[in-house]
Amino acid sequence: MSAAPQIQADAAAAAPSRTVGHFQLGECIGRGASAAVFRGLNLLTGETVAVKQLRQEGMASQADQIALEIDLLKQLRHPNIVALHGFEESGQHLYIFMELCENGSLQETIRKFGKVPEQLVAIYMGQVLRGLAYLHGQGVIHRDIKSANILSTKDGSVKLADFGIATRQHQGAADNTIVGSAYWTNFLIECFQRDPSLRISASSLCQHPWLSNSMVAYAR
Ligand SMILES: Nc1ncnc2c1ncn2[C@@H]1O[C@H](COP(=O)(O)OP(=O)(O)OP(=O)(O)O)[C@@H](O)[C@H]1O
Repeated sequence: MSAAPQIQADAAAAAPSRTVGHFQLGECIGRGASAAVFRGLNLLTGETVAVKQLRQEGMASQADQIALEIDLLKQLRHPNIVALHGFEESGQHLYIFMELCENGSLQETIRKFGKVPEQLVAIYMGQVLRGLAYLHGQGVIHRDIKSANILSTKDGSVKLADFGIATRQHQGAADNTIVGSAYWTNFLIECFQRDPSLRISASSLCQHPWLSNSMVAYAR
C-alpha cells in the first residue's frame, strides 16, 4: 500500500518460526513504507506463501484502505494478478497471506541486473497489460502501476500487486484524480499541464526505467 506512512513495518515482531493462523513465518523478503513481507509456510498444505505484516497501531485512519485492498484482492483471480489467500489479526499486527513471487519486484530485478533487454521488456509488458485488461474488465483501476508494484515469479511470470490505492470505477464515471507515487505523479502532472487532453499510460511509462535503468528520471 503506497499511501500509508503512519503504519510502520515491524520486522522484529515476527521472529522466524512465529506462527500466525496456520502459517509459519520465515525470513523477511521485503520491506515497504508500511509493511514488512515474510516468507511463510502453510502448515496445512506445505505451500510457501508471502505474508505481509502491517502494524495495527495508528491504523484506524488507514482501516478503510486496508479493508479495500483485502476485499479487492480476494475477488481477483488471474495469472498476472497476485492472489490473496486470506488475512489474520494477531497481537499488534494485521497479516495478509498472498501468493509468493519468489523474485520480488521488477524494481529489485533492475537494481540487481541493470537494464532489461527490449525482448524481455516486451514479455513483461504483455503480462502487465493482460493483468490490467483483466482488472479493467472487473471495474478495478490500480492507480499505482510502477516497477515496485510488479512482482515476478521464478518462472518469469509477472504479477500486479499492491492494491492500496486501487479503486472501483463506477459505471460511466471517469477517474480524473492523480494519485500514486511521487516521482510518477509529478511526471504525470507535468504532462497534463502541457496538454490536458494527453492520455498518459502508467504502464507505458514503466518501460522507461526498465530500458534505461534510470529509476529517478522524473524525481522532483
Ligand atoms: N507476494 C509477494 N511475494 C514476494 N515478495 C513480495 C510480495 N509482496 C511484497 N513483496 C516484497 O516486499 C516489498 C514490500 O512490499 P509492499 O510494496 O507491498 O509494501 P508496502 O509497504 O505496502 O509498499 P509501499 O512502500 O509501496 O507502501 C516488495 O517490494 C517486494 O520486494
